[in-house]
Amino acid sequence: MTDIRGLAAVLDEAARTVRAVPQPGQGYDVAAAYRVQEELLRLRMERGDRLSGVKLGFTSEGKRRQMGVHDVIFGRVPESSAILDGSYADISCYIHPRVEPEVVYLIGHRIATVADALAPGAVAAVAPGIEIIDSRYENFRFSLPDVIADNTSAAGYVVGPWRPYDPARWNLGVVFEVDGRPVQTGSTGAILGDPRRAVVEAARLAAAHGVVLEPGWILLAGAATPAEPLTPGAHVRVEVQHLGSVSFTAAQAPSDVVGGQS
Ligand SMILES: O=C(O)C/C=C/C(=O)C(=O)O
Repeated sequence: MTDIRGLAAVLDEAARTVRAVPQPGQGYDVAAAYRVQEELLRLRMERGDRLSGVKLGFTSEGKRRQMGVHDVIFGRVPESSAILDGSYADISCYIHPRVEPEVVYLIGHRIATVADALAPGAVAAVAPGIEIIDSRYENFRFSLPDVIADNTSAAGYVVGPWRPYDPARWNLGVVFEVDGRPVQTGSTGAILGDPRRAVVEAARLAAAHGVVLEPGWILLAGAATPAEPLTPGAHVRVEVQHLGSVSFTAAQAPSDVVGGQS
């Protein structure tokens, strides 16, 4: 039987001490992995954190190929991992962080079922985003259950300016820059073939794991391109056509953070 609490405690400790751990090497399935994820988040909430939303992973072929994992995964986004747009962010709290460009949806009404996700007003607004992922496993290597248990490597996120949601504008160009140079370009159409599917997919996975999407929560729809390593001093910027841009700078040291991280 899978040691749900034990695995969650190991992953929690890895994140808190900024030390990677070996892959569990246990034969556990996806259902057990989601229970580990739930327990991991419960430990965080017990320390006073709250959820600000949910995320999807491996929604684009670029990411699936990069990581060798082929199923869409679902994670929970803690409020404490928010980074303000345009800020300096302390990255000493991450083990081996990577960054990736995102589309972020603002949930408009309570979504408990796929029908709720399809109803008008499910999305209140949309914004360009950046996600910081940081596997708690050594060498950033994992199986599908491992990455689900590790809350889909969720570590930080930045949300740009919100814009009114226009479902007709779904296939938008994405430019992902580090230090002013494009490192990846792509399209939001790479997300599930159409990012509008992300809300339905999130509703389906959330419902399967007992989570209701609340109004005001965010949904990180999944990276549109492969991820890039995040190094101290890097200025990361993502521009999404018609949505605008979002950025942050990775502080060299915690003392470089000036009023940025929330
Ligand atoms: O690549 C990982 O470590 C898991 C996370 C994936 C995503 O967040 C994504 O594909 O967008």
